[in-house]
Parts: sequence; C-alpha cells; structure tokens
Amino acid sequence: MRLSKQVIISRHYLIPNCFIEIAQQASKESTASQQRAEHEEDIALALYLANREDAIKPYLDILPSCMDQNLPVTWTPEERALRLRGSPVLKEIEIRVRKDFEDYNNIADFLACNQHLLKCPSKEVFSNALAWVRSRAFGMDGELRTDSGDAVPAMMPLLDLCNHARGSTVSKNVSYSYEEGCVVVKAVRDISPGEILRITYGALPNSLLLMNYGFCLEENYEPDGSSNDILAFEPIAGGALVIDLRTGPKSYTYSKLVQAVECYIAGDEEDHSENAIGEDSESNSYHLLEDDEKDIDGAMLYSACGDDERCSSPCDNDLSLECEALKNLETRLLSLLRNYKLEKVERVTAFDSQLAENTQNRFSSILTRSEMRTISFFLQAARRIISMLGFKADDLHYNSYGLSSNLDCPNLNKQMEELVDVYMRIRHPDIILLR
Ligand SMILES: C[S@@+](CC[C@H](N)C(=O)[O-])C[C@H]1O[C@@H](n2cnc3c(N)ncnc32)[C@H](O)[C@@H]1O
Repeated sequence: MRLSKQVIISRHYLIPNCFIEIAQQASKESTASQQRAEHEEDIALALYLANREDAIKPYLDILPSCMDQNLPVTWTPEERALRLRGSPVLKEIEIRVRKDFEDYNNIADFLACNQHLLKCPSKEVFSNALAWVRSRAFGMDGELRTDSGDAVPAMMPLLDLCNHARGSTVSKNVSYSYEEGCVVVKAVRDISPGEILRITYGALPNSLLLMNYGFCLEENYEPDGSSNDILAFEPIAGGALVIDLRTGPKSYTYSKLVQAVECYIAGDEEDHSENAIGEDSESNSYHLLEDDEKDIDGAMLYSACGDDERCSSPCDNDLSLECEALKNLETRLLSLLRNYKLEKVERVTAFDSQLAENTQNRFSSILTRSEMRTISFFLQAARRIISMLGFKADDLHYNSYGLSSNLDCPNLNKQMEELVDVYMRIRHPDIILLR
C-alpha cells in the first residue's frame, strides 16, 4: 500500500517556512542546541496542525485528543504525584509542563506582534497538536534536515495508526520504508480483521513512552535481555551527576556501577564523568567482556590505554574505601526505593488488580516497578560485592521495601551475578584467585 507524497505532512511538503521561524521564537531561551532544534521542529509542525488547514482537516478530525491518551501532562499535579511518587520521571514531567507553558506564552507574545503571520491558536488547541506530534510523528528521511542534522518530523496518515511493539511477546506485523517522497507500508504477514497494526517506535524507555504516548510496556526488553527502561540515578540528591542505570548484560551495567562507586569514593561527583572513569581506571578490563559486547554502551571505554599500561584505580589500593563507597551506594539506592509508593510486593499485586480498569495507574505502576527492579538489581549487586570483599553488609532489611531477594524478571538474577563476577574479576582478580 502506497501513500502519495501529498498526504505526508511535514516541512518537505505543505508547511511553509514561516512556521519554523515562529517556532524559533518559542524556544529561544533553551540552551542545548540539539534539543532546541528538535523541539522547534515539533513546535512548527504542531502550529501547522493547530492551524487546521482545510487540506488536512479530515485527517485531524479522526485523531484522538490528548486528553484521551493518558498523557501525564494532562494529569493534575496531585494525580502525577500520587501515581509516580518516587520516580525521577515526575521531575521530568514537571519540567516539560513548565517548558510547554513558557513556549506557548512565547509564541502568543510573538504572534501578538506579528498577526499577519498566523492567528495564535488557543493554549488547548496548541497542546493538543503538540501531543499529536509527540505521539504520532515520524522522522522524515530526505535532504531537508533540522539545524542539528536530524530528520524532520512528519505526520504520516495510515502509518500513524500502528501501535508500538517491542519485547518477546508481541511482534510487529507491518513494515515501512521511504521511497522518493512517499512511504511504503507493507504487511509482513497476514493480518486478521480487527487485529492491531504494529510497528516498532524504537528501543524506547517506558518513561518516554508514558510521557509522549501515554502507555508503558510490561515487557520492555531487547532480545539480549537488556531492559529499555532507564533509571535516571542521582548518586547525590539534587547533584549535577545523573547516571542512567538499566538492567541487562554486564556490558551495559558494569561501567554504570563503576561510575556510581567511583563517585562515592571520590566524594566529588564532578570529577567522575564516564570519560574520567574510562581514562583512569578501567583500561585493562576490556578483554574480560565478550567480543560481541565490546562496542556496546560505554564498553569501549575500557580500551583507552595500551595493554601493558596498568592504570591505577583508587579502589585497588583501599578496600575499605571501596567498601564504604559501595555501602553509600546501597544506602542511596535504598532511600530511593523507600520513596516509591509501593512498599511491599503484596501491595504491588493488590494495586494492580484493584485498579486494572484504570490504565493511567496501571501504566504508572509498570514504570515504577521497572525502576524499582533496576534499583534492586544494583542494590543486590552492591551487597554481593561488599560481602565478596570480605566486609559485612549492613543490615538494611531491603526485602521489606517491596522487593524479594530474587529479581523477578527472566535472566535478571543471572545478569546481576554476572555483573558481580565481572566487577570482581576486573577490579579484584587477586581476591578471585584466593577463593
Ligand atoms: C501512533 S498512535 C497509534 C495509533 C493509535 N492506536 C490510534 O488508534 O490512533 C500512538 C498511540 O497509540 C497508543 N499505543 C501505541 N502502542 C501502544 C501499545 N503497545 N499499548 C498501548 N497503547 C499503545 C497510545 O495511545 C499512543 O499514544
């Protein structure tokens, strides 16, 4: 099935350039240039949709309103706090709400002085259009790029009817590709009447799925067992350093664990960016990761020094300092765990069944449980390492905070043990030899 290029709504076709100029006014105060460029493109497209040109009206008339999409930006602050208590996503949503508000006011101010360009849409109409862009737009391949070189967003009627599939239980049944100004949509197998059309939106974390699309996936895993869910972990509350923790094979988890531990050893989070760790302490460890893991997510940083150059690690020299750091990590993870609304495993179950009707609560619950799992994963790894280093772990009673000592997802226990193993083999081969 082919879509002609006329029905693709983007800056390639249909949308005049003045929309990007108006959008630039909206986000003029943002700092990060890449984010700003993406954001401006989204705003330009949203403004065009909010303008409701006759040519696209029949399409817009069938789109759901953002209030129908379970988007957290449409919840009250109380609902957000209740559903997502403890989650770092709460802060991200608050920032987005504030930013959307500022952007709209900037647009309104600009258009008040430039009425010849466009009639300013109401805040409600604009928010709705922005929600359509965030939940339905595709990156449009082609020569036209954003200022930061990314694909320009485009609305693609029909293709945007497809839901997102990821993980092992549900697979996509539709594929698509771009061909000279149009997109070709194909069924990859027979599709029954009424069956949901599925593509993949990419390896997206549940936090982003919830924020942009209003849903979460219970099984948000890749075939290698790595979770797509990312926990934005602040080793020091409110500090500048944020470490993206996720569960999965050691190639994903090892460098993150080391980064967190070293941050506590130094007591100075500024000095312990990923690069600092790569250059200082993990140079000889590269060979301990398997071949297919070496170029994944930070694993390359182990190869920074030459083979015979032994880079010293402060941890090698002071076991008790390292142990103290691990205990600090453990304490911090535990305190984060305590912030979550769901305190006991039984309550998680009760929460789910009791509120099965309520999708917003259900999706929030999926997200917070995945974050708790990640915390549990690193918490248990830290405890194991402390005991392997010959120290007694503090009695923290973490089982009573909603997590069993076994990680409940496939492979998670095994991956946690592999993480501990590689940590010990890389950083304490002497201790491993003695065992
Ligand atoms: C691009 S649209 C997909 C088409 C949409 N199902 C429709 O009928 O308009 C994205 C929206 O579909 C829904 N959606 C997509 N994938 C989903 C999934 N795996 N589970 C639940 N809802 C999903 C969410 O509401 C999301 O905001």
